[in-house]
Amino acid sequence: MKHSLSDSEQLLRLTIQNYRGKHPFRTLLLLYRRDLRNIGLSMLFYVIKHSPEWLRPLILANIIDIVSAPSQHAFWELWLNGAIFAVSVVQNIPTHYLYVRFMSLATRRMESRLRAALIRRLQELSLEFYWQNSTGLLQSKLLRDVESIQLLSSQLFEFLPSALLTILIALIVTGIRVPGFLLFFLATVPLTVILMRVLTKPLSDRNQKLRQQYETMSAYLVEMVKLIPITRAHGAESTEIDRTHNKLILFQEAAMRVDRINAIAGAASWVTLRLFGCLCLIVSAVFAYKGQFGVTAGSVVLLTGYFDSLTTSVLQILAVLPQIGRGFDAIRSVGEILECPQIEPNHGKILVTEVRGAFTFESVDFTYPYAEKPALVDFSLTVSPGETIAIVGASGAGKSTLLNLIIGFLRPSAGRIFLDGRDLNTLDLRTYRRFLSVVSQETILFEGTVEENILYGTAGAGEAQLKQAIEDANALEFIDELPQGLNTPIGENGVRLSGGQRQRIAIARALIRNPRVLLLDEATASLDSASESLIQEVLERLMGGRTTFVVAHRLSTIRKADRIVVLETGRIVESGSLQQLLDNQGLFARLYALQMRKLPLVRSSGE
Ligand SMILES: Nc1ncnc2c1ncn2[C@@H]1O[C@H](COP(=O)(O)OP(=O)(O)OP(=O)(O)O)[C@@H](O)[C@H]1O
Repeated sequence: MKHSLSDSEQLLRLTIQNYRGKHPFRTLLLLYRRDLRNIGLSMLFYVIKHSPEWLRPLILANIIDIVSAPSQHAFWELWLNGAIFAVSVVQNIPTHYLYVRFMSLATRRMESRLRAALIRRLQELSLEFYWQNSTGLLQSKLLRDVESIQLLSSQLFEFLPSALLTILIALIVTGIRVPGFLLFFLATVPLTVILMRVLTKPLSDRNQKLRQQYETMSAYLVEMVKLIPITRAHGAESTEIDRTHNKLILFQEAAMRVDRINAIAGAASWVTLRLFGCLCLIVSAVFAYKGQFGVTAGSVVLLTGYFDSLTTSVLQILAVLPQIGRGFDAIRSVGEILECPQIEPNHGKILVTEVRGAFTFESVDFTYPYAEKPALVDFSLTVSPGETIAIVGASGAGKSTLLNLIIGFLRPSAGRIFLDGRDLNTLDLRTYRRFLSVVSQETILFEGTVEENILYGTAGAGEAQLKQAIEDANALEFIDELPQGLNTPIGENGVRLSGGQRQRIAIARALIRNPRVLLLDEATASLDSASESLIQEVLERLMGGRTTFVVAHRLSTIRKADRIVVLETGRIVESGSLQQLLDNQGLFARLYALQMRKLPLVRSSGE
């Protein structure tokens, strides 16, 4: 395991140095640098395994020559040719196994090494990178592109050399046995190939279009399934059924059209190939009949066989060229991540070993790339260790931006943030974040057990610590009631938890890290009053003794804060204790009055 990790790191560093401006083929060799020997062995076994393909016409020709002129040949020659052919066929079992073994060793290792290098890079990239690249795109790079590179390898290292070898052997043997016939091949093979390409062109174009239509339809169906609860809630079942039906009919008609074209084009190209094969047979037979160019009965079989191999191999090479192009594109596409310069600059910065939790914001401005207005303007604030700051403001006021600046996901466009007197820009953020816990609005739990979810990101928390965190998060009771307690799987394949339960797991996850700094983004969605009071109690416990920044939506949380900071379009408009702000009669007092009026209404309608 350790070996493969350092392997992926080495690959990442090497690729970063070598990717830019290099031909993708060189990058491919770089990806396989540890496995070139396996690739070479696999190619060798592939060629041997395929030997019956190019041996068959030669053996057949020999046998026919022997039987058509018995007086000139010894009987054992028949047996010898038969035995050579049998051996060439039987060797397929071990050589096929060895070819697959070596290729699998090389490609599977490359696949996991490349994915590991990509993941390593993704973990280093800054948040800005993620704004510019959708999850879907990254997923496709991690899965589809790596697969295309694997496919490219098998085409470049197995298929292409073998097809080229078949062509070479066909030309050499023909050149030795019937040199004059090379001219015939030179004229007819390219002609056959061109005709076949022309005939199959509409077929491949339409197949590709149909594939795109199929993908669109699949995406639509997935979306439709996801929407079923909403569709049902709106009573729109029949509209949805009709809409889907129309799409299915459209696809069905397109597919039927392609089937018809496939039938005609497929048959026409097959006939063309056979007609040219027939032409080769007749021409060589005429020469044999007249005894010209030294063509014997056996040569007729040999020439016809090689004509087939030549045309098939050239056609196959032409067919895989676009796939090879796509494979090279995939290498470039993966390179966009591997050599992406948007990484969080932690290298060589001060390692944080202790955090007291004092923050100073010095005229901090932040503007998102391509945004017209700044999200935060001239934000100045001094926070003492252990203080709880409630951040209040309307939607879009800049609350999440502030939290992201504190985490270090964003860097101020102007101004500075100091942690315990040290500029955040000079610190290794990864070490700083070990002292930080974030409980976000949307509780993100992953597929795994309750325990795994709580322990996420904490190395070496003991049994007692785990138990304490669960108790402090008011989660003991409901976890005990789960079918397998702490070992109960959650997520798609496990139990579904309520909003309040998910929050308490998230809080236990935050508590177990025993953070010095706590960032809370309070959920706007209302919980039932029992869950709400449970969570409230836990939050208070969580905030105690740590510097806390809480994006507050609930009055109960705001009341508990030492200071309230009111944001409006990125600026601090008011700050102070609850009483000071109420006395101010400003924006906060207005919001507060609104909330006070709203609360009893919400409660009474809920009861
Ligand atoms: N990735 C982004 N790119 C460009 N502009 C952004 C981005 N994220 C936020 N903004 C803008 O920055 C401003 C502040 O947004 P922010 O998310 O910090 O507000 P908020 O107070 O947290 O809002 P909410 O309560 O709705 O979450 C808004 O005008 C928003 O449109």
